[in-house]
Parts: sequence; structure tokens; C-alpha cells
Amino acid sequence: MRGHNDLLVTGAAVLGGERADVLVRGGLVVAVGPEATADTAGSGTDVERVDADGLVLLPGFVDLHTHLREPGREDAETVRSGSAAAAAGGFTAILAMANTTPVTDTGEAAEHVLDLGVAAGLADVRPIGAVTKGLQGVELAELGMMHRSRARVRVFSDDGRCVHDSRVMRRALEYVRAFDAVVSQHAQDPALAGPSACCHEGEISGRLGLTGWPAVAESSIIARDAELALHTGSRVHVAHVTTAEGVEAVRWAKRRGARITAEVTPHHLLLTTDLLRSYDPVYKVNPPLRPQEDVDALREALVDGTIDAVATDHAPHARHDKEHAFPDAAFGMLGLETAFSVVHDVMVASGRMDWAMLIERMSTGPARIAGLADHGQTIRPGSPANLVLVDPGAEVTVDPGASLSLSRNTPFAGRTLTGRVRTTILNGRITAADGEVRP
Ligand SMILES: NC(=O)N[C@@H](CC(=O)O)C(=O)O
Ligand SMILES: [Zn+2]
Repeated sequence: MRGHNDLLVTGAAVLGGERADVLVRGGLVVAVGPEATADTAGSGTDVERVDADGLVLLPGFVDLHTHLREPGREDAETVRSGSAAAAAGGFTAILAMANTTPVTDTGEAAEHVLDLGVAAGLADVRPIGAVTKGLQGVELAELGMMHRSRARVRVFSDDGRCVHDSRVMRRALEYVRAFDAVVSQHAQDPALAGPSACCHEGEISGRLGLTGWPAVAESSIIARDAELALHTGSRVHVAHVTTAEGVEAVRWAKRRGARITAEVTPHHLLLTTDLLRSYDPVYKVNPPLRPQEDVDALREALVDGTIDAVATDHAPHARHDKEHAFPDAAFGMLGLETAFSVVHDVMVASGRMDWAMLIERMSTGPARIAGLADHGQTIRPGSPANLVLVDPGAEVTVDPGASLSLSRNTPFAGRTLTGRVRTTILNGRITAADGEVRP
């Protein structure tokens, strides 16, 4: 780990509130307000001043749903390149999905990803463990061994696949209850939306001749998992909710007292099915983009708390996997570097959400769901200095070529958004500034 120097962040609106100076030393916030001055840093230390005039200081973002591709598809992303993209996007912690090659379904595999994250040193990389061996949906993976490993796995997911066998899902939930872990479900009933389903089932899928992906394939799994959560007393998290029916199922489950949480991706908060008329494979994602009424339902649910978190589902794909005719292209979109700008533009600049709610949805909430102990969600003396400076007034025009990901499959290319990440600080050390990582 590179050494720390002290940081004196001056003039930012802390947590979107009052302007104050913040002093960071040894990886911790040590002072906020008038006592945060260079000489409180202790004589002789090299204090780096960060002029944050006009910026907002937030706790670092936490991503519950990142695909880093390593081991196995280092042509699409590596833990280091994904961590760099995360840092550029204001993330200080990211949970890495298990659909790697080999699958992260053993303690050793989880420790390997953890160690790669530490070596990269650009974000706190926490491996997610597979629910079933090889993501086959049949035999439970070594859930206990992954939890007891150095990786301390607290989130399990077969993402990319749905744990659709109810008996397997029930046993997984009963097993993880012992250590209060959570199962993050990719809610897609394969009997209703099979592997070729790639377009929201409706008028457009018919017109474009694309296999439909009906909302009920998502909502029926959410409802079943809610019942299993009630039956077992365990925690279920719903990955990338995309439909009004899925939102309603989560709302119903919460009303019944199920221990259920849910996430939404930035792309499902902004983009709609009609983009598929272009047949541009960059818009091929699983679950698919939905019509405007679903987008509106997701925005409402993110504000009323039915949806607890934003999660990127950052899904890098190498050019040779993505640039095919639409139905043959790989599923997935980049998301780490654009997440804040999209959420700020759609939800904060529009007045739907204030800074306190953005902090809850992009940092505090996901950290709580992931079981991350105090990752630094409150900016006060003694808390870990995992922070991000954002510029609410700056416009960003998304340039795929500027991405730190090894891949280029962003669906926001050329789009202008308000709100830019300026500087990211991980354990008191600047990891990225203006889209470039600190070496
Ligand atoms: N979202 C996607 O379209 N693809 C994800 C898998 C997933 O999240 O379902 C991937 O790993 O590429
Ligand atoms: Zn998924």
C-alpha cells in the first residue's frame, strides 16, 4: 500500500450541507471545520491541499454489482482496470460478481480476488461468492468456507443466472442465515425468459423480431424469493430490478415484513426499449431496457425506498464479443465511471432526490446490505477517509475512449450529463482525480 500523506480538503459542501474544511491523516478523517488546518496535521508532515471550492464532499460510493472478469476474461477487464474505473467513478468499495472463469465458488477463489484487489489498491474489492457450484444452480457452493475465508464473503449470487430451483434457493437461504449473509438474486425465470430473451416483451420485440423478456419472468421470481425469505427468516437482495411489476413485488414483500432489499442500475433509470430500434448491440443487456413507464416506476421506487440502492452491473465486454448482430452480441454495459453522473442528472438535478438520499442510495445503503462495517459513511473525526468530491454543476459528455475500463461498451457514449466526479479518496489516499488514477 502506498504511503499516506495528509490531505486538507478545503471549502467543500460536506455531505451536501455546509462548507467546511476537512483534514485527513493516516487514512482517517481527523478534523472537520475550523480545527481542520494544516498545522493541526502535526509539524513536518506534508499536507496535500485539495481545493474543493464549489464541490460537494460525499462518502465514497459502494457498488453491490460489479463484473471484474478476472480470473478468466482479462481481455474484457481485470481487477486492476475495473478498480481504476471504479475509482474514476467515485467508488471506494466494489463487490465483484462470481461469474468469472473459474467461478468464485470456493474459499481459495474468493481469497484470490480479494488479493488481486489489494494489489491493485484502487478500491476495496470484496468478492461475491457463487450460491451454487459453477453457477449450475444444482449443488450449493462452499458458502461457509467462503464466509470463513480471508475474503469474509457476506454476499452470495449466481448473477448472470437465476437460482430458479426453489429447493436450492431455500437451502441456500437456510444455510446463510447462520452468518446473516444475503443472497443477491438475478430474478429471471428461465422458463419465461430463456437465454435468447433480449428485448422487453411487447410491441417493439414483436416488431424487431427479438425474443421477448416479459416482466413476469422477474416479478414471479421476486415474489417466490420473498416467500422463501419470510419462510427462512433470511435476507434476500434483488439484483437489477427493471419493471413496475418487479417494484410492486418488492413493495408487497416489504409490507409483509420480508427481509428483502433491492437495487436498480443507472442504465435502467434512464434508457428505454426504443433504443433497440437501432439494433446497436451496446443496448443489449440482461435484464433488458424497459419502456418509459417502467423507468418511471423505478425512479419513484428509488425515492420512496422500495429500492434501497443504485448498483452499476458494470459488465465489460471485449470488442470481439460485443460487436455482433444484436441477438448474437454479449449482454451487458459498462457502468462504474458514469453511474454518479447518470444518477445525479436524472435524480438530483431534476429535484427528485437530495444529497442525503443520494448518499443513502449510493453509499450507506449498499454498504449496509453488503455488511461492510463502517466504510466511512459519516464524515466526522475518526471515520475512515473513504470520500469522493463531486462537481454538481459540471457537464460531462461521455467519451468511451477516455474510459479506464479495458472495454468500451458504454451505452451513454456522446450523451451529456450534469454532475462529474472530481477526486476519489480511499483510506486517506487519492486514487483518482478528474478521471485519471493516481499511479
Ligand atoms: N447484465 C448483463 O447483461 N450481463 C452480466 C450478467 C448479469 O448481470 O446478468 C455480465 O456478467 O455480463
Ligand atoms: Zn444479472
